[in-house]
Amino acid sequence: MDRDITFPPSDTEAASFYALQQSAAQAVPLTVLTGFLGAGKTTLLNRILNGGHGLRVAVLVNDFGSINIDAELVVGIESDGDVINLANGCVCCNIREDLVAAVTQVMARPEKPEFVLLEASGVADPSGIALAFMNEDMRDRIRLDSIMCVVDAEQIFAAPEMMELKLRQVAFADMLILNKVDLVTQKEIERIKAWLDDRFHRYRLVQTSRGDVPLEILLSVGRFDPSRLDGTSSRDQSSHPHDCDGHDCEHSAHGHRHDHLQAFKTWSYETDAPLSLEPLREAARKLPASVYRCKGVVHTAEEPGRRVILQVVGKRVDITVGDEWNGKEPLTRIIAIAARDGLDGVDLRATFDRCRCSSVS
Ligand SMILES: Nc1nc2c(ncn2[C@@H]2O[C@H](COP(=O)(O)OP(=O)(O)OP(=O)(O)O)[C@@H](O)[C@H]2O)c(=O)[nH]1
Repeated sequence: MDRDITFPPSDTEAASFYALQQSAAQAVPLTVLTGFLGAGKTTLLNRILNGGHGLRVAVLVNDFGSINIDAELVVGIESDGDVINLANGCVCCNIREDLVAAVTQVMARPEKPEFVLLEASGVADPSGIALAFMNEDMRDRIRLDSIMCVVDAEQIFAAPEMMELKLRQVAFADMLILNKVDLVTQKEIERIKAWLDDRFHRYRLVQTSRGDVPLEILLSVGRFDPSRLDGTSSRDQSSHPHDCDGHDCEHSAHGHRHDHLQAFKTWSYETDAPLSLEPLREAARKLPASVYRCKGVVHTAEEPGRRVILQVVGKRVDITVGDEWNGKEPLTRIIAIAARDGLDGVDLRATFDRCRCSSVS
């Protein structure tokens, strides 16, 4: 095992980053943020966008549900049109062509981006994404720079039935961002590292809270190694291109097809009727354990002029008052992602309907 805890950036990473800031390279670097649902990808994305690098960045955000909440939560980009919204599927498989089309479109802009950031959906298998950029036509325009996997230190061992996917995400990344370390003890962090050591021969890891990682580690680091894709074809994404320790690998994907659409169910909710905050918090707390992720932008009776952001990751509920609606009609949009058989849409709708202001006595 050869673990490389990366902090601060190496000389090569720093040099590469500063060269990017000064050069107009032919192929534009693309960084992929991956990691399981709610791990902190959008938080990291916002950190990067607001990091003062001065680069012209194109942002692509993929949400698995039919409504792209993440695209609304991206801050620090000049206009709404600068965030390209890829919703209702997963860019690693069933909407991979949409991803290629979106990247082609941003590269054709008169002001070509100097950097492309892609936030994958929390259910994405990064090998499928990497494949999208490997054809010759794409390779001339886009250079896959790095695939970073955000790992939720608090939830890593939650939802054991999802461990195979989580491992695939970790395995394919060239950098692990162990996030949310503020929510766990030092002992827990050591346990996670020991667990990773048991499974991977070699990996790079940086631990952080709220994605607070130096930009030099994140941008234009040239870490992605295309040989990781050897044996992975566009028809079969089941190969296992990582450094896991063969004899005790828990990663049962060897030779099996990985199909997200079978494993998950998404649900969405929209209403223009204001919701009440406390019932909303209560409803979020009582979501079934099979709901891995719930999030939304909410129109509330208490804060009618501002967007209220609902975040649920596992059992952790976070409700915050965000910015103003900026001339848009207030509208509540909530999505939930659950295990395939773990979501009763009618029941969930009734739960959130009961939070409507008029229904609260
Ligand atoms: N305490 C704590 N909360 C965090 C940290 N990073 C992110 N969060 C919170 O975790 C929740 C999920 O974060 P996101 O950045 O939306 O996660 P994500 O990976 O983009 O989620 P999906 O796109 O739905 O998969 C939000 O409420 C964040 O504010 C952290 O380091 N510490």
